[in-house]
Amino acid sequence: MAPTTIPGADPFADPDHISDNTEYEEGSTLPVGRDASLTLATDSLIVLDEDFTRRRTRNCCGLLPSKSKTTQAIPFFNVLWAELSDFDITIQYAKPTSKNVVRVASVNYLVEKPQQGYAKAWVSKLLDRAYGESQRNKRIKVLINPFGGRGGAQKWFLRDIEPIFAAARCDFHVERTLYQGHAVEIAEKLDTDAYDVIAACSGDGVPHEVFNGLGRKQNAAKALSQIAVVQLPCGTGNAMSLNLNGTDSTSLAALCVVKGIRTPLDLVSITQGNRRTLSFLSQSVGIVAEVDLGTEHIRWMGSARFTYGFLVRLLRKTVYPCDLAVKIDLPTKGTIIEHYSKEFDNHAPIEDRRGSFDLSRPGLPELKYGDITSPLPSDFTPVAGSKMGNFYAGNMPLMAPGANFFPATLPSDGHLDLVTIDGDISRTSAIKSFLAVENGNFFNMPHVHYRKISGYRITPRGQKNGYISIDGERVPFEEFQAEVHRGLGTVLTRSGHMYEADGVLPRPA
Ligand SMILES: Nc1ncnc2c1ncn2[C@@H]1O[C@H](COP(=O)(O)OP(=O)(O)OP(=O)(O)O)[C@@H](O)[C@H]1O
Repeated sequence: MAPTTIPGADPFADPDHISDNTEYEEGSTLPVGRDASLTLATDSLIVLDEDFTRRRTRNCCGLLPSKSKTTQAIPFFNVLWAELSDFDITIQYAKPTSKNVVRVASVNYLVEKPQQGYAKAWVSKLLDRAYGESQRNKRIKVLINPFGGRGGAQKWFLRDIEPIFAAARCDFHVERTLYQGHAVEIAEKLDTDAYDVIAACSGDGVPHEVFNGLGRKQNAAKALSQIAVVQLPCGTGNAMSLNLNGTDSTSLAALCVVKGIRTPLDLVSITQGNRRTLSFLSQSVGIVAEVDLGTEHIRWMGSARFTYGFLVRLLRKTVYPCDLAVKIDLPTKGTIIEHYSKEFDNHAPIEDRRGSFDLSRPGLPELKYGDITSPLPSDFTPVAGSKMGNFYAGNMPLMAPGANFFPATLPSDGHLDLVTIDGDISRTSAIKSFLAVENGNFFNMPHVHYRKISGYRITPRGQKNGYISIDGERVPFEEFQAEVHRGLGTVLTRSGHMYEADGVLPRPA
């Protein structure tokens, strides 16, 4: 690539007005219209339009300045499609209209007949830069939970998402979920050869159902590797989109889905009673589960109910005794940081980031550690649980905006991140740990035990009732066992191998 003075553009920043003393690679500029050009620069498409510029800079006497070029930069990430007809070229892109909103916009210019051959090759180059590793023309099954996000999902889909999918020439089919569990049935019956993506316009509940529906298929492992599950954040809890897309804005998430790169995702089998379910996000027993699921009666407080719920329990030094045994893979924060840093450079092919699943086996992969009724596996280590205050296992970093409980999680490293905190630590330490979640220092707090694991069994003790949350959904208050399947599921991410939230090390520039 030839040198250029174009600054590296923030994909979501407003297109810049930039100066014109720029050098470009030969073949990257397409002359268009009367006095305009389109140039493929390092990160952006540069639209230089002298007529346009001069019209806008007419001075008070109505005279046009003789030479005053300003330029519009459209980040390649925002370019949705480009099309050449016999006479003109049209480029559609996602234009930021505010910090958290993009809307479809376009530029259109005449292309001279003799330029047509060159223009065709130029459009192909533009689309290569715009999509990179990401699949074009994705075939998307859209599921809308009409009750998601207090009833806004349908409206947000039509206003924020559909125009972006249409402009990007995605092939999409929309279905509304009609009752709880409907998304499980839809995913179970889906023709997986007809779609690349299932996109849930919902909170985190519908993606949980979709993974479980795919997991019920006869060819579950194949279906889970074929279909990418994504969220278009239309619920009250939108952790999936925050982690995969770095946003809970519906229009930005739609752009991220269009540009998303297929990425394997670890899934966790939970066995409880005689049931086996898949978890993609988190499991909690103790304070987090109780605050999430047991504070419905103070819903009128809005999001303050979580802060209030935590503080009351921390001040009371509430404990949730349990028997706990864990398959520990990385026992210390130091080894975890080392492991995490290696992932920055891991661009291994997608199939090397999945476990080896026997695709001829019907249903979900075999359980390496058996289920909750099996004898306790010999490689599970007992962990003291008599004073457990917080048992929290996570597969993605953010559980809500600003709540980065699991900064060391990676999409497909084959580990679940486990946080345990004793409930009898001093009130000051407990409150400091709680506040550290928001200020990004939670991982480093001395009372926060953080391990990478691949399985565990937990049995609540001495409590008649309580709360267990799997991906934010309440399950019976009884013992369960968990086991990680490396890269069993598939999602779309921006980088192809990392989450978008802050990790335990700063990202390379
Ligand atoms: N038409 C429907 N009627 C009732 N429930 C539905 C319907 N469609 C989906 N659901 C259920 O709604 C639940 C919550 O969905 P989701 O997480 O997507 O939204 P949400 O706004 O984040 O809600 P919540 O705060 O309750 O989690 C899921 O369990 C799903 O099965």
